[in-house]
Amino acid sequence: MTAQIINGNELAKEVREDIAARAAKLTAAGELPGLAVILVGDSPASMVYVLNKERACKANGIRSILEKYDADFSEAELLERIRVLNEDPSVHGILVQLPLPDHIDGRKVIEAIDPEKDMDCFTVVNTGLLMTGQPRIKPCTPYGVMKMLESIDYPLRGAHAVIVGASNIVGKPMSMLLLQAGATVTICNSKTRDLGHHTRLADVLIAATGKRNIITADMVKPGAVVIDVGVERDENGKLWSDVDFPNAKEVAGYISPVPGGVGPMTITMLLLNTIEAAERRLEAKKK
Ligand SMILES: Nc1nc(=O)c2c([nH]1)NC[C@@H]1CN(c3ccc(C(=O)N[C@@H](CCC(=O)O)C(=O)O)cc3)C=[N+]21
Repeated sequence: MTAQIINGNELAKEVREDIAARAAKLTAAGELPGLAVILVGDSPASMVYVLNKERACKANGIRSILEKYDADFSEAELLERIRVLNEDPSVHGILVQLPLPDHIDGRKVIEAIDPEKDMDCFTVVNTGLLMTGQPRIKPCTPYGVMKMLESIDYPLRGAHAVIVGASNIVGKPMSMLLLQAGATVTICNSKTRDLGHHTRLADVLIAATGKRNIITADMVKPGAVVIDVGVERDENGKLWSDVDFPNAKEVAGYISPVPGGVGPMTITMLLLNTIEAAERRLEAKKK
């Protein structure tokens, strides 16, 4: 049997309707939602993602402020830009596109962002709130994956979720959201012995390594839900991901494609986080 496809584009469209309606309401109330995206350097992949984000903002009534700097932009200059955006009341969210050039301390830059405006949920404060079960902002990619699981009404309570990849951006925060939903969670990393042994136990398999086709069909439990987070465009413009989709889809029960899976949902959750930050600001003003 062939798996049911979890269509991220379709789902993103649905969520964006709600976002656009809330953006219009905020604007009418005098709180035009604004997102600042900072890009340092000119890696073509980063440029594509950043332009996608800008396009999605504009299409849904969110003001997008794109700040683009050369690769030799200094750490001090970047910290100063973040300070200015932190103070700017017309900006509700700040995203610093990663990776940053080597001469910049990424951790220092992330921590400079006002946690209220940390749309990625990367700061230590927001990570701590997430880990203690009181998230204020949810990390975009894991949040998008949760929406995808919700869209198929998957019963996570008691299910075994296996995450491959333990990054701060996806794997670790993903594990927190799944735990909070009642799943039993295994996190595998690059040193895991016999990876297939673990992935074959997964009712829900989340692949987030950035290693091309690391998840082959024989590593998938029949009927499992497979979510492919890895996405990478090579020198020739070919798109790669973590899951060997053509073969895995013959074993899985549900599977997310690349493109059109997690990617559009990540951007959508970034917009939703911006809307929620603007709504919190409006509420605070009323008090
Ligand atoms: N501070 C920060 N936050 C991020 O969220 C962040 C980041 N830095 N750095 C880079 C990664 C990557 N990322 C993607 C978002 C959407 C697609 C996406 O929409 N992909 C399309 C395909 C894109 C294509 O055709 O190349 C899809 O999957 O359908 C991909 C990748 C967010 N990132």
